[in-house]
Amino acid sequence: MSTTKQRIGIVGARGHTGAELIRLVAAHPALELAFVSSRELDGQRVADNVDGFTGELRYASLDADAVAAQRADVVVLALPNGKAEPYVEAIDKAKPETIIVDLSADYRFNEKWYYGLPELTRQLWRGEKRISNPGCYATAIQLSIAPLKDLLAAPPVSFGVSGYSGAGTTPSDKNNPEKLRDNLMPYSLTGHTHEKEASRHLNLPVEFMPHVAPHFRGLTVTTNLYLARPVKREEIVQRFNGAYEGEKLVHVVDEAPWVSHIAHKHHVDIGGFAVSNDGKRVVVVATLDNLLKGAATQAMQNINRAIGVDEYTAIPV
Ligand SMILES: NC(=O)C1=CN([C@@H]2O[C@H](COP(=O)(O)OP(=O)(O)OC[C@H]3O[C@@H](n4cnc5c(N)ncnc54)[C@H](OP(=O)(O)O)[C@@H]3O)[C@@H](O)[C@H]2O)C=CC1
Ligand SMILES: CC(=O)N[C@@H](CCC(=O)OP(=O)(O)O)C(=O)O
Repeated sequence: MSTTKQRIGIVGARGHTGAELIRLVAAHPALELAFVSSRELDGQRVADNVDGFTGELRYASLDADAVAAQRADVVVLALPNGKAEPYVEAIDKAKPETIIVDLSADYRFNEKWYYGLPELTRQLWRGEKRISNPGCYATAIQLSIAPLKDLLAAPPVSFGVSGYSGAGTTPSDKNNPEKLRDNLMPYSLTGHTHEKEASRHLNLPVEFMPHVAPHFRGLTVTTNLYLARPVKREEIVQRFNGAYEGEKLVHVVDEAPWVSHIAHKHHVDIGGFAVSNDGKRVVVVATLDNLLKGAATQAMQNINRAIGVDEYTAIPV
């Protein structure tokens, strides 16, 4: 590993995921922050806005051309969906060798981009410098279904509940603590982007019903799977243990995990494995922190691989 640090910039750095990435980069031995872009926090010190960050770095409001003009080896786009394209185009034109990691859904369906869910797609990376980072629910859904893919008799159905940080900082009912109090808010009950994303990358239809809840961070996905033959619980557990053996960020647990235990953790817990009496139905529960394994931590895994350091560098495992 070279002793020179690689330079990384974050666009959309005011947001929930941008702030988590700033913390991860600050503790990274091979990366230094080149710039952090926010329109609203333009000129303010990062240290005054991100707990635990020290130093004099300040936010700057940079448009696409200004981002492309920065000296950076890696650019992370942490913008709302639908905003990435001008930045990608400007970087493609000015500095095509820059590694771009996009946290939004904008390139998750683009064949030219590597889809970076390392535990499932690590071997598919061919050195691409355009990396789309999976969605938070889509990560939990795919990790819950992948070990049983060949056993399925019907499309799996996933029921998701997310903390409201999943809805970003743009005000809406889904991140309004008043409207969420004592409430569970269903939304996008058919056709959610993560339904399409998980279906595409698992290569099988998945049905997904998301909800948002009053807690801030952490999500649960409970997936019902109908199986083509009767299966004992031990076989299911063995399949999950086998699939994720050695995976530092996927913990296979016995009982159904609780979302209250996963906030601020970098890994996914998968467990439950409740099997019906006839052995042909199993329910799997996954929890993850939507801002970490659902976004920033997964991005850091992808960045680490792209810059040629150990995948878990700077990720507390
Ligand atoms: N929150 C989560 O749990 C997850 C989020 N994601 C995805 O990651 C991305 C970022 O999410 P999150 O951090 O929650 O979002 P936030 O709403 O918290 O932050 C969005 C950021 O983008 C900036 N921004 C907003 N609109 C524009 C614009 N038109 N042009 C330039 N900058 C803009 C905002 O800062 P400013 O206005 O100051 O410029 C802010 O820094 C989204 O695509 C989201 O879908 C993925 C997985 C999980
Ligand atoms: C609670 C909530 O609103 N969650 C977001 C998912 C966050 C995420 O992973 O977003 P992207 O796929 O957009 O990157 C949603 O359902 O759209």
